Amino acid sequence: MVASERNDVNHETEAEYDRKREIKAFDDTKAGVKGLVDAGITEVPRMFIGPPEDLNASSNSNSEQHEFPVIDLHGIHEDAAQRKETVEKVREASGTWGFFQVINHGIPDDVLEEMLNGVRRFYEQDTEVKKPWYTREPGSRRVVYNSNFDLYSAPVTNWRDTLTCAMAPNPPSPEDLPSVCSEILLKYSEEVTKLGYSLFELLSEALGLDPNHLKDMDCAEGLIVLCHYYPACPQPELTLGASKHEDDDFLTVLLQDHVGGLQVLYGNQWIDVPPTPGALVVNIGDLLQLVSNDKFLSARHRVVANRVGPRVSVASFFTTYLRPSTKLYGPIKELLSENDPPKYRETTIKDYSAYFDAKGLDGTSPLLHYRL
Ligand SMILES: O=C(O)CCC(=O)C(=O)O
Ligand SMILES: [Fe+2]
Repeated sequence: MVASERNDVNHETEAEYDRKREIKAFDDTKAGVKGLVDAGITEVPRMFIGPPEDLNASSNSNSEQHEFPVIDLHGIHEDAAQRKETVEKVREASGTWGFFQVINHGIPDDVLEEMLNGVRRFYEQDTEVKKPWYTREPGSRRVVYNSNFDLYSAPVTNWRDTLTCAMAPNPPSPEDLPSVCSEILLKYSEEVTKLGYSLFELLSEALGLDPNHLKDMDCAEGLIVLCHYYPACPQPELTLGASKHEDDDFLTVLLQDHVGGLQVLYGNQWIDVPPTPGALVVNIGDLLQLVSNDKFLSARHRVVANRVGPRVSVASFFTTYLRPSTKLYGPIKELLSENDPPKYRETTIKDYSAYFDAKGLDGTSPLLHYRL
């Protein structure tokens, strides 16, 4: 679709506007949001324009300052006193913010840099080279490239394209992945998996459990790597890179570039998550909130669009939703008591994620559906 056709959509009257048709035409290009920007659009097409109440609550609208938690992982494997202190910080941050940044996490800077470069290389290829990866068939492939996983279900489309790679269990071979980033995807996934193990150990201890408890529940078994590309946007005040949502996994480790735009909801304010070089962002997902019986919170977050992009981020989701499983997850027995009864019913991971996917990012939490 060419730019002039898209801009025409903006000039249609309310009665003429056909969102389904606009979405389908966009999907058929298989070129994503980047394709629109490459075609030179100067206005945000209507399908991306969000309701004003979702757009205007900027992080600067409130004068109260909150310090986003930063946790130094240095020494956690060697120094028992240091570890105890770190576990305390993890407990505090996971129970209040549901988000924290980690430094000295063990993943070398050059691996982080190359991972971001690999994602840029993928998107900056010719559309024709990317098209064969473009699909929307559920569970059809371990590598899925498209724009907005919830394109047909969400009330509004986000200014974002995504390459989703299922990296564990059963790591792909390099030939299964796009060649411009296959090597770094495998390397980065290996490093993030190691970090994930350490984080699940700290989180288990923060719950007062044996360090292996969450790993033994297979929380670290599955890894889905989402490589996001947020093209520069001509009217960033009209749309979002990602609508407000919580993640449908146990835990997410997020690598973001220098552009910024990720915000977390804390005490009714959208707080910027600073794009600190070398740091990684960690957030609690819905499944960890569920099994921790609300001791940890899966915080609401969003990504604002930007004029200066592209912005690149890599979200590593610890979940096994691609694996057929009948294993049920509910609040951990050791955390329950007469005064602390289960707050959620049990679910399989597959059911939880299917419910999340069908709803799309519609502004409500799927956890409510499982609440007792
Ligand atoms: O790009 C980001 O900073 C966040 C992405 C995100 O929220 C997600 O993948 O769930
Ligand atoms: Fe997210």
